[in-house]
Amino acid sequence: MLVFPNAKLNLGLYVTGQRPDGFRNLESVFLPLPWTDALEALPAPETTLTLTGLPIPGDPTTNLCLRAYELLKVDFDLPPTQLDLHKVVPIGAGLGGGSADAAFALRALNDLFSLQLSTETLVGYARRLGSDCAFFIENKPVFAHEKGDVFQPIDLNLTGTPCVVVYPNLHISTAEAYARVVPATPRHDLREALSQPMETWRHTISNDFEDALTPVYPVLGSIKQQLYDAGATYASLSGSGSAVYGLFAGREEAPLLTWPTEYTTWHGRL
Ligand SMILES: C[C@](O)(CO)[C@H](O)COP(=O)(O)OP(=O)(O)OC[C@H]1O[C@@H](n2ccc(N)nc2=O)[C@H](O)[C@@H]1O
Ligand SMILES: Nc1ncnc2c1ncn2[C@@H]1O[C@H](COP(=O)(O)OP(=O)(O)OP(=O)(O)O)[C@@H](O)[C@H]1O
Repeated sequence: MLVFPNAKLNLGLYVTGQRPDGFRNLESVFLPLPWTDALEALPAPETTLTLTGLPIPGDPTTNLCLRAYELLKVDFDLPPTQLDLHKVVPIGAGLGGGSADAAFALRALNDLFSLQLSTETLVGYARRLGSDCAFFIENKPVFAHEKGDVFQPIDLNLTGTPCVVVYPNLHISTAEAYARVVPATPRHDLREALSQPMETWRHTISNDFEDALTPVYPVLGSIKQQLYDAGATYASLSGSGSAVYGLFAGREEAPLLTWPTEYTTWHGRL
């Protein structure tokens, strides 16, 4: 079974409070971004994981694909499985790439071994692997709150919007990013702001991580400015960074821009 775990973008992100479990409550809108890894799962004589593409920091035995397999194996008599992951989406980018691999591994194993798990049950497993993982089970635009793993539908269709994503080769750990943000009540109601024309969003929709991280990593501010200079209708850091994206409403295509060679970029349509 071959699947293509995609990235996500956060449209607005407010860290609203500290939770008793050590995590923070947040409010954000999650959008699927069609920038993908490739993951294959096949029955095999023994369980293995092969990794190609971008190097993934850390011990491969703790890779989220294997953790997804092991989590299901506790409850189901899964046969040994060969997992092959080709990593494309930058890591430590706020694009949720590792979380997508975990969620797509759960979905692929569910299909491959006919476990017949409901969406709700898969979301339950995904939550145990990471806060961002649950989103990738249904993988459609949602308003997320609590730990970022409880969702409400949102009436927002950005399909086809030209988009540029710029990763300045800067790995920002999610835990470090959270440590820099002081939880607060959002200045704007995110869903109300999103119901207004995209041209207004730069004045009404923000990402608390961007405000906290830009003074430490000024490159984030300069990429955002370059996206606006190139005509972006809205530009922002995604999640806890360091990827910055620009949306170009009403354009046929996002502009082709030149970036330093060590950057990784994605250029396409939502
Ligand atoms: C920044 C976002 O990408 C926005 O979508 C997510 O909130 C991050 O989700 P994630 O990468 O799946 O994060 P996890 O692997 O669950 O947690 C990593 C670390 O981030 C912090 N963390 C994460 C999520 C959350 N709601 N509150 C937190 O404080 C915790 O210190 C945690 O130890
Ligand atoms: N399949 C995987 N892909 C990427 N990272 C993985 C994977 N499995 C485990 N990891 C671990 O997760 C860490 C990346 O998590 P981190 O939260 O910083 O970034 P992310 O998953 O790219 O996106 P986000 O910042 O949005 O959560 C890596 O340093 C690596 O140790």
